[in-house]
Amino acid sequence: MKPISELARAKVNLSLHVTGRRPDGYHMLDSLVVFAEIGDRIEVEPSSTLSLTLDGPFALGLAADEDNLVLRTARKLRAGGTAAIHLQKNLPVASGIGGGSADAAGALRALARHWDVPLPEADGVAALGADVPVCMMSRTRRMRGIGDRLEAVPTLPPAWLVLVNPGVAVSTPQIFKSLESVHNPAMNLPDRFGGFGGFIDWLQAQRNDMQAAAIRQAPVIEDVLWALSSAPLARMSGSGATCFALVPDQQAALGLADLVRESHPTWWVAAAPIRD
Ligand SMILES: C[C@@](CO)(OP(=O)(O)O)[C@H](O)COP(=O)(O)OP(=O)(O)OC[C@H]1O[C@@H](n2ccc(N)nc2=O)[C@H](O)[C@@H]1O
Ligand SMILES: Nc1ncnc2c1ncn2[C@@H]1O[C@H](COP(=O)(O)OP(=O)(O)O)[C@@H](O)[C@H]1O
Repeated sequence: MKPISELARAKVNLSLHVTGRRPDGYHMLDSLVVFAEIGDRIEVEPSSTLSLTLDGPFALGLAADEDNLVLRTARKLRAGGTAAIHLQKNLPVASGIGGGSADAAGALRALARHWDVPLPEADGVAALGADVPVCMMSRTRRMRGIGDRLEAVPTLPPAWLVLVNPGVAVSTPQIFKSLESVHNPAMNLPDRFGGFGGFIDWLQAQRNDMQAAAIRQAPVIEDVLWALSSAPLARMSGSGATCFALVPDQQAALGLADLVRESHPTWWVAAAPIRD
């Protein structure tokens, strides 16, 4: 029997506004979140126990132990449930593209099929990670609240992403703690985005409010943004350190990715379309 297989797509915050802080310390966000057609691969097969194995280019950065979000997710979905789960870790860890949350969401989708149980509601999975609800949908959304309020947005024009990570892990809680301001304006969403040029114009007026704090902690992020600066838009995703360039088509994406690989052979570079 073929294993159940799910792609845990990379999450990219095209904008990330921090608009407030709750009494419990969690931050209020307003973010345009998209998913790239590239990610970790989760496979599930029948077994008499619950187990997790890992491979892939970033498997060494992660343990297949009880702390792994995939196993925590499996236990939360069905206490005592059994399955042999395999995670091919293709995305850098702790890198602002939601690897852990995407894996948790991918595991939920795969295990719900395997155990024939319904997928939990979004607000029931936010405790696994603020990004898990949006990753469970794996579709373009406006994300508000602490990550738990998800809304559809006007259709995006077709676009490609070039993702670049310089190999520096950045701690999400530390970046939140070192923000200079947590009260910034929300996004101003238009009724329609129009073509690629109009979309870029709108995005340029938006921000990632975590970018400056992340650069203070990992100055190499500025080098990444510089390496992507020939693109119509270059910005950091999430709490970093991965940055993205947004370009109109595959040819532009592959060309830019090649240039960055040539100038910085040790960086992780990937090109993929936005999932529509
Ligand atoms: C910043 C974002 C933007 O999409 O992306 P990443 O950089 O993680 O990719 C997310 O909000 C991160 O989501 P996620 O990584 O799932 O966060 P969690 O594990 O739930 O939380 C890690 C820590 O970040 C802080 N945190 C998280 C979310 C939020 N809205 N406010 C917070 O202050 C809290 O200190 C929390 O303990
Ligand atoms: N399956 C997993 N993949 C990635 N990170 C995981 C996983 N399980 C637990 N973690 C932990 O979650 C933390 C956040 O990782 P990740 O979700 O990749 O960050 P980010 O959301 O910034 O991309 C890391 O410190 C990592 O050790």
